[in-house]
Parts: sequence; structure tokens; C-alpha cells
Amino acid sequence: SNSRRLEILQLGNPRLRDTAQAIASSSDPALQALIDQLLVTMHASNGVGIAAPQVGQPICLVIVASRPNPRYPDAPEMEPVPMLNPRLLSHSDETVKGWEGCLSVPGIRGLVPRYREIEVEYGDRHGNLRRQVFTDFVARIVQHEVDHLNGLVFVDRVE
Ligand SMILES: O=C(O)C[C@@H](Cc1ccccc1)C(=O)SCC(=O)c1ccccc1
Ligand SMILES: [Zn+2]
Repeated sequence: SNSRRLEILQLGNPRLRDTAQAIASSSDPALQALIDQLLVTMHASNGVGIAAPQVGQPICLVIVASRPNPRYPDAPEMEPVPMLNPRLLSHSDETVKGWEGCLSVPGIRGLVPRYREIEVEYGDRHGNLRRQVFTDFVARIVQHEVDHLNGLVFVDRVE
């Protein structure tokens, strides 16, 4: 399918979000370079996800990259997924508590409740709109990264 031009929203006052200036589009070489930079930063930190604001870029862009790890040995190994303008469409009532860490809060781990299942709409790195259901550890990572876009870190949710 031919790539669509997806306008990437700038972070800021959520109320102004609708009028937010799109500061990048999926066909923008600078956006593709930022996605590659985030992948490098995430891998350098052994992360399973990363959000653009963590590297000082206030735009609606995250990467989700689950892999098996000591705390989640049965986590799926997945190709890193860049998500432009991710939006939670629905979620399970059921929540699960699980261990989280954060590249922006080094050295701290916390037990965080997250929805066990979520449905997310997002643009892929080529600007194609995707709608996908995530569960368990991958759903946890998506919720953790989307929190970063809303200025939240996991310690804000530790009960
Ligand atoms: O700050 C980030 O977004 C990266 C963060 C993502 C994340 C970890 C755990 C649960 C949800 C989201 C990390 O990757 S922290 C370091 C890490 O590799 C890790 C920590 C706990 C469990 C699994 C991995
Ligand atoms: Zn984090």
C-alpha cells in the first residue's frame, strides 16, 4: 500500500492537542532519523521500550520492543514497533500488577498495575494507520510508553 502522510502531533497542553501543530510527518526524513535514534538509545540502555520525550523530543512517538527478560521470561520476542500518535481505544477491566523500570528513573523498580488487555490505534513509521490488541507484558510496555507522552512515569502509578 502507498504510504500515507501522517501528521505527528506535538506534545503540550492536552486541551490544545486538537489544534496542536503537526511538527513532523511520516514522510519527513527528520522523523525517520529520530525513530532510528530512539532505537539506538533504547538498545544501548537494554530497554524494552522508549518514548520521544525521554530524549527531549516533545512529539507523540514511542517504540515498543518486548523481549524475554529475567522478570518476564515468557515475554514475546518482537520486532521493535514505532508508534506515531498512539491512542488507547479500549481496555480490559482486569488489571495486573507487574514490575517496571524506567530509563528516566534509573535504579528504581516498582510494582505497577496495568490493564491486562488494550486496543491501540497508531500510525506505523510509514504513516499507515494500524489498530491492534495487545495483552500482558506488551500491553504493559505500551501503557508505560503512552504514559510518558502524558508526562507520567511508573512511580506515579505505584500503589
Ligand atoms: O523507560 C522506558 O520507557 C523503558 C522501560 C520500558 C518498560 C520496562 C518494564 C515495563 C514496562 C516498560 C524499560 O525498558 S526499563 C529497563 C528494562 O529493560 C526492563 C525493566 C523491567 C522489566 C523488563 C525490562
Ligand atoms: Zn519509562
